[in-house]
Amino acid sequence: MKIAIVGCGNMGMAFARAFLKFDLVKKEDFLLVEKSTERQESLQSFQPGVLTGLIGPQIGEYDLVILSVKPQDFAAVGTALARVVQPTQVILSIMAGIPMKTIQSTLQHQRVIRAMPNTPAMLGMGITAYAASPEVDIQQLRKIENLINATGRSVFLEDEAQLDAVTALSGSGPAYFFYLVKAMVEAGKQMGFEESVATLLVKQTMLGSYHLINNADKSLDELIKAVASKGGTTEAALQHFEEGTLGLTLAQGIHAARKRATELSKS
Ligand SMILES: NC(=O)C1=CN([C@@H]2O[C@H](COP(=O)(O)OP(=O)(O)OC[C@H]3O[C@@H](n4cnc5c(N)ncnc54)[C@H](O)[C@@H]3O)[C@@H](O)[C@H]2O)C=CC1
Ligand SMILES: O=C(O)[C@@H]1CCC=N1
Repeated sequence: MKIAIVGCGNMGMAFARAFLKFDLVKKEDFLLVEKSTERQESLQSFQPGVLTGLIGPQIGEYDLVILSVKPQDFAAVGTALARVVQPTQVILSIMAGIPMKTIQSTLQHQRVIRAMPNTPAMLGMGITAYAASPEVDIQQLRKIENLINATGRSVFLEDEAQLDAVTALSGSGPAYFFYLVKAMVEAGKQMGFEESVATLLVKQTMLGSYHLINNADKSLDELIKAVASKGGTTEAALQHFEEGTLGLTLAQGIHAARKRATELSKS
């Protein structure tokens, strides 16, 4: 399969590298379209793939076009792409917020898949939810599912409208996790640990706890109860979190992310 990537930043290149790692695409079958000359420097290793700064007619020769620019750059990119896209090509957009119908009308093109990955895709450990327009045929859909699965797990959504919620939950989710880890490391430093020791304590706690969620055959409430002894230390912390409505604040943050995704669809 020949793949053009428009916007070769963090996510576009995470996808490209995953496809290469699993031998799904050869380097020479990539067209990398990247505006920033600084970024272009770091893409030299993709040769003999073609590297260009501009959207041009050669895009029409690729089976799949991945749209991985920021949503705010879509207007400019969309106008240029509309001139060169061919009817049988598939457009795979990973842009937050931009609805399929906006992509279809801007590009005057029907075969569109809209997906929402996350940054662990860089390690092949991402989760991507995606929805497809009815014009994408089943063979094309299967091939693209195989490509997405090289970046981690995937979920097919019948209802594209759910993608804004996916964006808020798993698309942005890694940042929530890093935020939490950072706050815990800071608390460790305040209690007198070197940063490296605090980081090791927190990281291994997160890793072990993640595996307990998967393997302990207990609900999250049961797992919490197993740590929080009556009248003990954990209970003291949890009580403080409840008083500060930490859970509610997290949920409200996630709702704010979804609201922003919906706003992006209108900008
Ligand atoms: N970073 C994340 O965690 C996730 C991002 N996304 C979505 O992926 C998209 C890309 O995000 P990132 O990779 O983080 O951004 P990024 O800023 O790393 O990459 C975007 C790239 O597009 C390039 N670009 C801008 N205009 C261009 C043009 N006219 N022609 C060619 N290249 C152009 C920029 O120079 C940049 O290298 C966004 O739409 C975002 O909503 C989706 C899921 C997760
Ligand atoms: O923050 C953003 O808008 C993008 C979408 C999901 C993760 N990063």
